[in-house]
Amino acid sequence: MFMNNCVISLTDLNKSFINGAGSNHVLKQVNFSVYSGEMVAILGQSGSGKSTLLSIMGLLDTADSGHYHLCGQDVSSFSAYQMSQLRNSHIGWVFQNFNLIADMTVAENLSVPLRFNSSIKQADYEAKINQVLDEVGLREKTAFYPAELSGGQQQRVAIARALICQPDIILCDEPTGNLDSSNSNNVMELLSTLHQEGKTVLIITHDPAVAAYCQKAYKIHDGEIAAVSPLEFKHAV
Ligand SMILES: Nc1ncnc2c1ncn2[C@@H]1O[C@H](COP(=O)(O)OP(=O)(O)OP(=O)(O)O)[C@@H](O)[C@H]1O
Repeated sequence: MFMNNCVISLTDLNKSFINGAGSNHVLKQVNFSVYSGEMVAILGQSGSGKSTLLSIMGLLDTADSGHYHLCGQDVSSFSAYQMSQLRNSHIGWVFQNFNLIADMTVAENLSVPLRFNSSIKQADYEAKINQVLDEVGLREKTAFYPAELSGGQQQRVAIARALICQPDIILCDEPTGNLDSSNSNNVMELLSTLHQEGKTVLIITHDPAVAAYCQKAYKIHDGEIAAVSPLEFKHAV
């Protein structure tokens, strides 16, 4: 087991982007840890670097310097193949726009990550799909297409897709950003249940009401990340 159950550990992490105006130093010497079983929010204004940070933590992007340990493994020197192996075994993603494939049914969408996981046999796909649809309360929607579902239902399918390969960490990029308040609450209740069942859940959001579901919150400002006390959540952005 990795030290202190620290599943995500960033040390002196830097990330810049070059654009027409020069270099934009988005993350500056960031030090940040997430422990197994935590539910954590990262707040910050638009353009503050939340998605950049989440992409690095989710192994979709790399830092310019510093170290990232995911579940005890220093990914700095990992090949693209090693990164994808690590990502597939530890991380499930939930995006603001759901990112479901429009011309695939719910069941077909859920089969996509299974096809990239050689340890799951095709004969087991249906049982896995039914199991995650039960978890998100949408078993009766197996044969529906995304356009036939509400936004909240689509996001619950996306959460089912994130769960299907049994990751220990769920990374959520503005998971309620396209939902009304009732569907937002449903999605946050579902993420809270997953957290109570032992998943580590990390959520980036503009919305203090979303952060209020989390035990810990951090704020990114001027490229630096700092803890926000629960009492400050509603004033954090
Ligand atoms: N691929 C890229 N190339 C150049 N600049 C980028 C790139 N990705 C992000 N940036 C810049 O980095 C900064 C941080 O962007 P990022 O998307 O991480 O912010 P954010 O906090 O997630 O914003 P929002 O809440 O609006 O989604 C912005 O100034 C953005 O323009």
